[in-house]
Amino acid sequence: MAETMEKPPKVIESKEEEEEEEKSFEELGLDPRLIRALIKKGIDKPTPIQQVAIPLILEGKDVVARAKTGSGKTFAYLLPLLQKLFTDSGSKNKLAPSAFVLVPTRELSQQVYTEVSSLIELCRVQLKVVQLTSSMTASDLRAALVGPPNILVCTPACIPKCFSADVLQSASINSSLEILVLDEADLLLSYGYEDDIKAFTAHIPRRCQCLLMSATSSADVEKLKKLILHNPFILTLPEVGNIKDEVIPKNVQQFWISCSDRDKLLYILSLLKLDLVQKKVLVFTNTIDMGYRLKLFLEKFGIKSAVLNAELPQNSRLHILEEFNAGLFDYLIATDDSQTKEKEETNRESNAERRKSRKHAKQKLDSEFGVVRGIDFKNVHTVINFEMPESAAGYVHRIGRTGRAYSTGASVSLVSPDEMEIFEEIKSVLGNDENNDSNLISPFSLLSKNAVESLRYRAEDIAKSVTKVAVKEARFQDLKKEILNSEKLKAHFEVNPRDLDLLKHDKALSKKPPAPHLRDVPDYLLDPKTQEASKLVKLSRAAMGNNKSMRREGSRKKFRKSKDPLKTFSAEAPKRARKGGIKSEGKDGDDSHKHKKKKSI
Ligand SMILES: Nc1ncnc2c1ncn2[C@@H]1O[C@H](COP(=O)(O)OP(=O)(O)OP(=O)(O)O)[C@@H](O)[C@H]1O
Repeated sequence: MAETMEKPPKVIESKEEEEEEEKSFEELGLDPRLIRALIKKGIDKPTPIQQVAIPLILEGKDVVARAKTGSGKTFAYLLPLLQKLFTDSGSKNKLAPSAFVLVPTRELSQQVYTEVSSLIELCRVQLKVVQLTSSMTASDLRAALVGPPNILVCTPACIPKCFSADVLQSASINSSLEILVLDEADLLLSYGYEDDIKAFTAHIPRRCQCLLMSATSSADVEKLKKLILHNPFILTLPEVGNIKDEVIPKNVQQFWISCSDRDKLLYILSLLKLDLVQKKVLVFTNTIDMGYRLKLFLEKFGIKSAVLNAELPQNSRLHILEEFNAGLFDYLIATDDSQTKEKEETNRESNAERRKSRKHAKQKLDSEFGVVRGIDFKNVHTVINFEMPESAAGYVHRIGRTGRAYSTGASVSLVSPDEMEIFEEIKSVLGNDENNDSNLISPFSLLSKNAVESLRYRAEDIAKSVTKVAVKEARFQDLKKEILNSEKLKAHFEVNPRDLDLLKHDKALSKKPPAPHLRDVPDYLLDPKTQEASKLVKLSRAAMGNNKSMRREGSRKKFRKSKDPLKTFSAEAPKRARKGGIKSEGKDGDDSHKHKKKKSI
């Protein structure tokens, strides 16, 4: 920790990307081994937050870094942290880890652990990182901390467990701890770790360098800042000072569709079946039942997806994330932690009841689970809000799963009349402003009414067949299967950590294969305008691929709204489509679509 006397904070604002004098990793003073490791990962230049944070952290300063989702905060602290440990001469005599990284969820802990391990491996240095979970026994904790390792990654709840098991002692932390990181700091307190963190502060030595990383600024971040840091450097991207536009990365285009609750299945079917959104797609629902209902519904049309929710065992969840990140399936339906009703039910149970049966406890929602917050889903091009989140912050974190680092992305929110209120709130928090593209949530123009209506009969028919009982049954079966698999997975992945193919999570829940007439949309149902839009989405996907190579060559060309077919094309208004430079083939009712080919997934 830095000086005890409060001084005014040193606020450093990173400049806009265009204006910024870009520095390379070399110029930031990064060790060549780390630079080589980054190149192997396809990373060749630092993001804005990395540009400012890395030199300060290398200098030993306390830092608060606030930068939007997907801006590369993890490497902003991990790279200098590792570099400092490369030269930590006294590490041999340590009794506890030199660096602690505290994160709010197990998923994040796993993610950071994997990232650190891979950097260590690529740099070929003798450093050891361990990850603890609060479900580990005292002997597991002891075994993990033997050595001791150089870096410890865990949730704050693990620290009191280590103290009570006497595998960490105040004196050993006091003599060893050099760097403390609070990652996703805006979430640590909301996940209920305040007491754990407060208790831990008493053991943090004065010399310890403290780093606090967060996507948003909030009262919780301020509280933590006061608790842990003194006179830190406050790093902030230009927008962060103003809550209105701090949050959504500029490279994410946001859209919305107004539809009734009842029509949501029909609309999502139209979006996916007619290829109007780019893959990979992350779909959010507010309840676990709705997640399964959607999966069952889509599967009848031959669209395979996997579900991810807090009820599934941890090993399965990690495996689903890894498979999705590795590109083994394109559609993931996630139920995030806004489903408070289910969570409340879990919380109401007394601890004694929870302890009653370990098997039973396994089936409860995991309070350390965070499907959205901070998880680095790789290459998600589209986020769909099948149901709107309950808060603007929830929206920001959901949308933040796409458009990570320098990649582009899009979001589509299906908004029912009941959800208009939260939608308006979200728009006002984001500062939905016609003059500011990055914050605008535009109507989704690629889907024509005709296209939706042509699928209505089939969608409604199938929706009726996905009954509450069918959903319950599917949820139960899936959970049972995942609990069984979870144990197998654990053993298997300890030996074969890279064997992702072992168990595909997007398998069909129902035994019957989808009917051929539902799998393939017949020609006469295809709307020509929407077909054209679908072609544009494919074109745009190809263009994004090109962008990638342009980026490698150092080009900073922006994906501008005016040139972006997704923004300019309208399936409803041919004039606007032409204005965007897209030649519209045929009018409504023309038969240019009556070709032989069927559209199939
Ligand atoms: N300099 C870089 N160039 C290209 N990609 C990068 C760079 N730095 C990090 N990334 C990649 O960007 C993605 C997002 O990074 P990261 O998870 O650190 O974001 P974040 O700011 O922590 O977001 P969140 O607040 O949502 O957790 C990761 O896949 C990471 O590998």
